[in-house]
Amino acid sequence: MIYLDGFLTSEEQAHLQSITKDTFSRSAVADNTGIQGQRQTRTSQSTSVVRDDIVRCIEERALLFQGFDTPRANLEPLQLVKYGKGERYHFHTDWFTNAAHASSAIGGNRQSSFFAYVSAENITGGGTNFPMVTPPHDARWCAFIDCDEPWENGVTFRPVVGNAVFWSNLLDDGTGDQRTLHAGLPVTSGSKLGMNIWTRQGPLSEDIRGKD
Ligand SMILES: O=C(O)CCC(=O)C(=O)O
Ligand SMILES: [Fe+2]
Repeated sequence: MIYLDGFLTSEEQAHLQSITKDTFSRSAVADNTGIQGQRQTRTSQSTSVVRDDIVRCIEERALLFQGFDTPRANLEPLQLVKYGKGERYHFHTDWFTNAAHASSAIGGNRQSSFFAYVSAENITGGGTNFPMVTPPHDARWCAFIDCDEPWENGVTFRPVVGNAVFWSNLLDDGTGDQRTLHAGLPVTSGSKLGMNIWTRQGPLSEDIRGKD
Protein backbone atom coordinates (compact mmCIF):
# COMPACT_ATOMS: atom_id res chain seq x y z
CA MET A 1 0.00 0.00 0.00
CA ILE A 2 1.15 3.54 -0.66
CA TYR A 3 -0.01 6.60 1.25
CA LEU A 4 -0.32 9.81 -0.78
CA ASP A 5 -0.12 13.10 1.08
CA GLY A 6 -1.61 15.91 -1.05
CA PHE A 7 -3.14 13.81 -3.85
CA LEU A 8 -5.92 16.38 -4.51
CA THR A 9 -5.55 20.16 -4.40
CA SER A 10 -8.11 22.22 -2.53
CA GLU A 11 -9.38 23.58 -5.88
CA GLU A 12 -9.91 20.01 -7.11
CA GLN A 13 -11.73 19.10 -3.88
CA ALA A 14 -14.08 22.07 -4.31
CA HIS A 15 -14.57 21.35 -8.02
CA LEU A 16 -15.46 17.68 -7.44
CA GLN A 17 -18.02 18.76 -4.87
CA SER A 18 -19.58 21.41 -7.07
CA ILE A 19 -19.90 19.27 -10.25
CA THR A 20 -21.50 16.37 -8.37
CA LYS A 21 -23.87 18.40 -6.23
CA ASP A 22 -27.41 16.88 -6.27
CA THR A 23 -26.28 13.82 -8.29
CA PHE A 24 -25.86 11.35 -5.42
CA SER A 25 -28.00 8.27 -4.95
CA ARG A 26 -27.91 5.34 -2.56
CA SER A 27 -24.77 3.22 -3.28
CA ALA A 28 -25.23 -0.19 -4.86
CA VAL A 29 -23.13 -3.30 -4.16
CA ALA A 30 -22.90 -6.57 -6.05
CA ASP A 31 -23.82 -9.65 -4.01
CA ASN A 32 -22.07 -13.01 -4.48
CA THR A 33 -24.29 -13.82 -7.46
CA GLY A 34 -23.10 -10.57 -9.08
CA ILE A 35 -26.47 -8.82 -8.80
CA GLN A 36 -26.29 -5.10 -8.00
CA GLY A 37 -28.57 -3.77 -5.30
CA GLN A 38 -28.88 -1.73 -2.16
CA ARG A 39 -27.57 -3.43 0.98
CA GLN A 40 -27.37 -2.61 4.66
CA THR A 41 -23.62 -3.28 4.28
CA ARG A 42 -23.16 -0.06 2.28
CA THR A 43 -25.32 2.81 3.47
CA SER A 44 -23.47 5.64 1.70
CA GLN A 45 -24.61 7.66 -1.31
CA SER A 46 -22.49 7.69 -4.43
CA THR A 47 -22.20 9.22 -7.87
CA SER A 48 -20.13 8.79 -10.98
CA VAL A 49 -18.09 11.87 -11.90
CA VAL A 50 -18.68 13.33 -15.37
CA ARG A 51 -15.40 14.09 -17.15
CA ASP A 52 -14.17 17.64 -17.67
CA ASP A 53 -10.65 19.10 -17.86
CA ILE A 54 -10.06 19.01 -14.11
CA VAL A 55 -11.39 15.45 -13.84
CA ARG A 56 -9.15 14.42 -16.77
CA CYS A 57 -6.18 15.90 -14.93
CA ILE A 58 -6.96 13.80 -11.83
CA GLU A 59 -7.41 10.70 -14.01
CA GLU A 60 -4.07 11.40 -15.71
CA ARG A 61 -2.36 11.68 -12.32
CA ALA A 62 -3.83 8.34 -11.23
CA LEU A 63 -2.71 6.69 -14.48
CA LEU A 64 0.82 8.12 -14.46
CA PHE A 65 1.26 7.08 -10.85
CA GLN A 66 0.91 3.50 -12.09
CA GLY A 67 3.56 3.89 -14.79
CA PHE A 68 3.54 4.90 -18.44
CA ASP A 69 1.87 1.72 -19.62
CA THR A 70 -1.56 1.96 -18.04
CA PRO A 71 -4.07 2.89 -20.76
CA ARG A 72 -6.76 5.47 -19.99
CA ALA A 73 -9.40 3.00 -21.17
CA ASN A 74 -8.63 0.84 -18.12
CA LEU A 75 -9.91 3.49 -15.73
CA GLU A 76 -13.46 3.32 -14.44
CA PRO A 77 -15.28 6.63 -14.19
CA LEU A 78 -14.29 8.29 -10.90
CA GLN A 79 -16.77 7.54 -8.14
CA LEU A 80 -17.57 9.83 -5.21
CA VAL A 81 -18.98 8.33 -2.03
CA LYS A 82 -20.72 10.42 0.61
CA TYR A 83 -21.43 9.36 4.21
CA GLY A 84 -23.58 11.09 6.80
CA LYS A 85 -23.81 10.24 10.50
CA GLY A 86 -24.11 6.49 11.08
CA GLU A 87 -23.30 5.56 7.49
CA ARG A 88 -20.62 3.06 6.58
CA TYR A 89 -19.37 0.46 4.16
CA HIS A 90 -18.82 -2.96 5.75
CA PHE A 91 -15.77 -5.15 5.06
CA HIS A 92 -15.29 -5.88 1.39
CA THR A 93 -12.66 -6.14 -1.29
CA ASP A 94 -12.73 -3.85 -4.31
CA TRP A 95 -11.80 -6.80 -6.54
CA PHE A 96 -14.77 -8.86 -7.64
CA THR A 97 -15.06 -12.30 -6.12
CA ASN A 98 -17.57 -13.25 -8.80
CA ALA A 99 -15.88 -14.14 -12.11
CA ALA A 100 -18.90 -12.90 -14.12
CA HIS A 101 -18.08 -9.41 -12.90
CA ALA A 102 -14.45 -9.64 -13.93
CA SER A 103 -14.71 -10.97 -17.49
CA SER A 104 -12.31 -9.51 -20.04
CA ALA A 105 -15.29 -8.14 -22.04
CA ILE A 106 -15.82 -5.70 -19.19
CA GLY A 107 -12.20 -4.86 -18.37
CA GLY A 108 -11.38 -7.84 -16.19
CA ASN A 109 -10.96 -7.35 -12.48
CA ARG A 110 -9.93 -4.23 -10.53
CA GLN A 111 -6.14 -4.13 -10.64
CA SER A 112 -5.73 -1.23 -8.23
CA SER A 113 -7.63 1.24 -6.05
CA PHE A 114 -7.10 4.75 -4.88
CA PHE A 115 -9.33 5.96 -2.09
CA ALA A 116 -9.03 9.73 -1.68
CA TYR A 117 -10.60 11.99 0.95
CA VAL A 118 -12.37 14.87 -0.79
CA SER A 119 -14.09 16.49 2.16
CA ALA A 120 -14.67 15.83 5.87
CA GLU A 121 -16.84 18.21 7.86
CA ASN A 122 -16.67 18.07 11.68
CA ILE A 123 -15.98 14.40 11.35
CA THR A 124 -15.51 11.77 14.01
CA GLY A 125 -15.17 8.16 12.92
CA GLY A 126 -15.25 7.41 9.21
CA GLY A 127 -11.73 6.03 8.89
CA THR A 128 -10.84 3.40 6.33
CA ASN A 129 -9.88 0.18 8.11
CA PHE A 130 -7.67 -2.59 6.68
CA PRO A 131 -7.79 -5.37 9.31
CA MET A 132 -5.11 -7.54 7.67
CA VAL A 133 -2.48 -4.81 7.21
CA THR A 134 0.22 -4.48 9.87
CA PRO A 135 0.30 -0.94 11.31
CA PRO A 136 3.55 0.99 10.94
CA HIS A 137 5.47 1.88 14.13
CA ASP A 138 6.77 5.41 13.56
CA ALA A 139 4.73 7.97 15.54
CA ARG A 140 4.70 10.36 12.55
CA TRP A 141 2.06 8.04 11.06
CA CYS A 142 -0.37 9.08 13.81
CA ALA A 143 -1.30 12.17 11.76
CA PHE A 144 -2.69 9.83 9.08
CA ILE A 145 -3.63 6.62 10.84
CA ASP A 146 -5.61 6.07 14.02
CA CYS A 147 -2.94 5.20 16.57
CA ASP A 148 -5.62 4.56 19.24
CA GLU A 149 -6.93 1.59 17.28
CA PRO A 150 -5.94 -1.70 19.00
CA TRP A 151 -2.97 -3.24 17.12
CA GLU A 152 -4.97 -6.38 16.24
CA ASN A 153 -7.48 -4.26 14.26
CA GLY A 154 -4.89 -3.55 11.56
CA VAL A 155 -4.58 -0.08 10.04
CA THR A 156 -7.24 2.64 10.07
CA PHE A 157 -6.55 5.65 7.83
CA ARG A 158 -8.08 8.86 9.07
CA PRO A 159 -10.15 10.85 6.58
CA VAL A 160 -7.48 13.54 5.99
CA VAL A 161 -8.76 15.79 3.21
CA GLY A 162 -6.63 15.87 0.04
CA ASN A 163 -4.82 12.65 0.88
CA ALA A 164 -5.28 9.21 -0.63
CA VAL A 165 -4.43 5.57 -0.11
CA PHE A 166 -3.32 3.43 -3.06
CA TRP A 167 -3.10 -0.35 -3.20
CA SER A 168 -2.93 -3.25 -5.63
CA ASN A 169 -5.92 -5.56 -5.46
CA LEU A 170 -4.52 -8.50 -7.39
CA LEU A 171 -1.57 -10.81 -6.91
CA ASP A 172 0.89 -11.37 -9.78
CA ASP A 173 -1.17 -14.32 -11.02
CA GLY A 174 -4.25 -12.07 -11.32
CA THR A 175 -6.12 -13.54 -8.37
CA GLY A 176 -7.52 -11.28 -5.66
CA ASP A 177 -5.33 -10.39 -2.68
CA GLN A 178 -7.31 -11.16 0.51
CA ARG A 179 -5.15 -8.72 2.49
CA THR A 180 -6.87 -5.81 0.72
CA LEU A 181 -10.05 -6.41 2.76
CA HIS A 182 -11.23 -3.05 4.11
CA ALA A 183 -14.20 -1.10 5.43
CA GLY A 184 -15.38 2.50 5.58
CA LEU A 185 -16.00 2.72 9.33
CA PRO A 186 -19.22 4.38 10.52
CA VAL A 187 -19.19 8.16 10.57
CA THR A 188 -20.11 8.93 14.18
CA SER A 189 -20.61 12.66 13.60
CA GLY A 190 -20.22 15.11 10.73
CA SER A 191 -19.89 13.92 7.14
CA LYS A 192 -17.32 12.50 4.78
CA LEU A 193 -16.86 12.57 1.02
CA GLY A 194 -14.42 10.12 -0.54
CA MET A 195 -13.41 9.17 -4.07
CA ASN A 196 -12.69 5.78 -5.60
CA ILE A 197 -10.37 5.50 -8.60
CA TRP A 198 -10.39 1.97 -9.92
CA THR A 199 -8.10 0.71 -12.66
CA ARG A 200 -9.13 -2.48 -14.46
CA GLN A 201 -6.81 -5.14 -15.85
CA GLY A 202 -7.97 -4.30 -19.37
CA PRO A 203 -9.97 -1.72 -21.30
CA LEU A 204 -13.58 -0.79 -20.59
CA SER A 205 -15.96 0.03 -23.41
CA GLU A 206 -16.99 3.62 -24.08
CA ASP A 207 -20.53 2.99 -22.89
CA ILE A 208 -19.15 2.23 -19.41
CA ARG A 209 -16.39 4.85 -19.43
CA GLY A 210 -18.18 7.65 -21.21
CA LYS A 211 -16.50 9.87 -23.82
CA ASP A 212 -12.84 10.83 -23.27
O1 LIG B 1 -15.27 5.03 2.91
C1 LIG B 1 -14.19 4.48 2.99
O2 LIG B 1 -13.34 4.81 3.84
C2 LIG B 1 -13.87 3.36 2.06
C3 LIG B 1 -14.87 3.22 0.93
C4 LIG B 1 -14.60 2.03 0.07
O3 LIG B 1 -13.84 1.18 0.42
C5 LIG B 1 -15.26 1.88 -1.24
O4 LIG B 1 -16.10 2.71 -1.61
O5 LIG B 1 -14.94 0.89 -1.94
FE1 LIG C 1 -13.50 -0.29 -1.07
